[in-house]
Amino acid sequence: MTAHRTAGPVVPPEVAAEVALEQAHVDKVYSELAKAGRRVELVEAEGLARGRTDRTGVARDEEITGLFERDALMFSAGKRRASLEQQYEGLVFGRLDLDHDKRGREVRYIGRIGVRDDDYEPLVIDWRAPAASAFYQATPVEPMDVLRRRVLRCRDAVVLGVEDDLMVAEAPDDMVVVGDGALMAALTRTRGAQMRDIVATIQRHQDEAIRASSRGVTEITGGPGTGKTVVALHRAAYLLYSDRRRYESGGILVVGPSSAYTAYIERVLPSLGEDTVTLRSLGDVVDGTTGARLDEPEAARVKGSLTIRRVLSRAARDLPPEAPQQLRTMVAGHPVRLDRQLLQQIRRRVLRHHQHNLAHDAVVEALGEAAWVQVRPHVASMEKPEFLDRFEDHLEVEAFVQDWWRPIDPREVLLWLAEPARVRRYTQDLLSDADADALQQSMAEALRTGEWSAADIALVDDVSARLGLVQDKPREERGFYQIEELDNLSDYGVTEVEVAGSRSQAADVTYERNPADARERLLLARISKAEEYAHVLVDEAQDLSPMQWRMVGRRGRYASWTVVGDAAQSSWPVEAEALEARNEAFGSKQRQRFHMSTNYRNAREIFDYAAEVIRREVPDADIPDAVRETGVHPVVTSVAPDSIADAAQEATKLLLDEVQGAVAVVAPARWRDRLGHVADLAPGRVMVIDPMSTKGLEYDATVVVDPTEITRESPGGIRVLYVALTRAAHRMTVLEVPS
Ligand SMILES: Nc1ncnc2c1ncn2[C@@H]1O[C@H](COP(=O)(O)OP(=O)(O)OP(=O)(O)O)[C@@H](O)[C@H]1O
Repeated sequence: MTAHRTAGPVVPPEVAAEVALEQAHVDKVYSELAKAGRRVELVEAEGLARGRTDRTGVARDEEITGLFERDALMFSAGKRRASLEQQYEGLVFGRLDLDHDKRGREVRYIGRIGVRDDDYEPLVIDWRAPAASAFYQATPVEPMDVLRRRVLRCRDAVVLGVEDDLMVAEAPDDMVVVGDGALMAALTRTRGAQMRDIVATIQRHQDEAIRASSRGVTEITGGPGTGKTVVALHRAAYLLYSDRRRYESGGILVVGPSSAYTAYIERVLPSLGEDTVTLRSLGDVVDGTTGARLDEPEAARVKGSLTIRRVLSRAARDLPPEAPQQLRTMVAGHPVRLDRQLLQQIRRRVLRHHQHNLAHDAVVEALGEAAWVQVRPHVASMEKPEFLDRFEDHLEVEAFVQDWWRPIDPREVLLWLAEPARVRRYTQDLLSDADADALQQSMAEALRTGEWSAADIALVDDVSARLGLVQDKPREERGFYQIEELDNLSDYGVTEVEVAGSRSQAADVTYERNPADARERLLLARISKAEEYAHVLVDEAQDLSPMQWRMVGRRGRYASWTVVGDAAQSSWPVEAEALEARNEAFGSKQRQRFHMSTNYRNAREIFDYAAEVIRREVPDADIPDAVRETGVHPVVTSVAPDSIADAAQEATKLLLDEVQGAVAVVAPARWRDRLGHVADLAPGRVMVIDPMSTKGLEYDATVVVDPTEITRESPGGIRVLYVALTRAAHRMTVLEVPS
């Protein structure tokens, strides 16, 4: 390791001179950006901003390019610079020294945004621009005119150090080469609570996937820690750069396994200057409702599999509880009697051509027709149109339709599945008794806890697509509804009131509620229309159930896709069915594939242990090469069940001394209650977490508790244990509990 990397007097003078040289350039960049910021204010003050919204927008951009590069403008220079400076590592992170055959030497600086000086000379090139590609693509075998690639390590605007990679066998005499290479430096450092961007050290094979064609479906596969997630996120930033108009207006959706995952990655894109991307966990894809709970494996399997669609189809066509069974009334002096059987026929007929929540008019029409058939033999004096008018205007008919065909929230249909009798009816010939019970119990659990599970959300989406959105009520009806609600405010736990006059149905919330009732919590807020995106990025794609593929697919029908996964880490047990649903989501879009084979996360000693475990049961697992050795092997200890809390506490203490960053105690449900207190050892640094929630995450060190139980409790069995064993970057302790 190089001496200059440690603070203090040990920096050799030639390194200090290089740092000072780079500092001078960085200073120039910041002062130019400050000027650019002032110019933006001027330009806006002069009213040029008008051009933004009309068709002269392009010309306006060109005009401003004369002042400073467009990218800097996109960043609203001053404002964005301030936020970049505050939160992230340096704006300028790289330098290329090139030697072209004909043109001689050239120096290019690479950064998060492009900046030019007064003479329009580039001071920094955006990392995504073609002129920056050699920074990532050059290798000693194919140097692309690069002599030296340098990574600048900065904090705010201060250059702390440099790391060089030489692309030629020997450096020219006038060129100083510093450090062991930036990649190793980046990999050995402490992991924070959140993923960092890798913009300074993207490797060539990663760069190829990042800059690949935006069309169709890009599949990125590779074993644990191979950078799939981070590459996919940089690809999202690249797509925004290369076709901002399309992707910013159409939107990019990033879907990951859990909210812990979205919290973990949420800073990567902003650190690259992009904050227009929508991040969602699988339990959060449907607007208006969230599911975070994890189901028991049997229930998760039933809910994820496509057979559930037929169950939902039966449920969604059924009568809501308490719906009237017949219509009896007098219209124009004639008795109308529509009994249960006839009403069911009408229901079936209407639903053949209409979604329930959009069928109100069709229902009234069909009821009117049926009534007309009944009364026609007895009326000589009335024509059909007149009868239908009177039927439709009849108050009793109106009241009947309101009850018999009331708007149905898709979540209500799921809650009907908590009733054993209904579940039996809907699942007959489709599910085994055990599966039907698992389904019924999981919905009863939702009603008990007031929380949806992650798997439920895909079902909400499916039923929502069947029923159509609940329509707004006409204005005059809303007032009535609102008053009724406001009368009982305290009963509902209302904390704040803002009467907005646009309240409709049980959603579109104009006041905040904190309902004590579990059912009410489950139905809070309105389900809105599935939004379509221009690009959909799915991480941990191997975990999506068929129903989840359908849910995500609805949001990407016209999109291009980036799909990231590793089959060996799968927690979804029925691979073939998921593949079918995934293919359906992609349709006939063309595909390109990239494979990552270097594990950048785990020290080799840790990964060897994990690889051995997965190979025993999944011989064809995609095993990457771990590039970093620490000489420290995982500690594997056998612990009696009674001593598990002490052992976990002790192991965590030792690891806290050995690493600087986060330590995770990964424990199956069976032990978690006993281990909660371990997090108190170092709040913020230690967390106790279930194996499924570690997907996509990493820590400096982990304590993996009871591997056998992790395998037993997880729907993906050994594959989920493999996930747990590949989360530690530097140290791992495994506590085995003999059965
Ligand atoms: N070129 C790189 N430079 C520096 N760090 C890198 C590079 N590529 C990957 N990494 C680091 O390697 C770690 C693993 O990356 P990432 O989480 O994207 O892998 P993954 O393939 O998605 O893993 P998993 O499938 O196990 O969730 C991260 O800390 C990431 O920052």
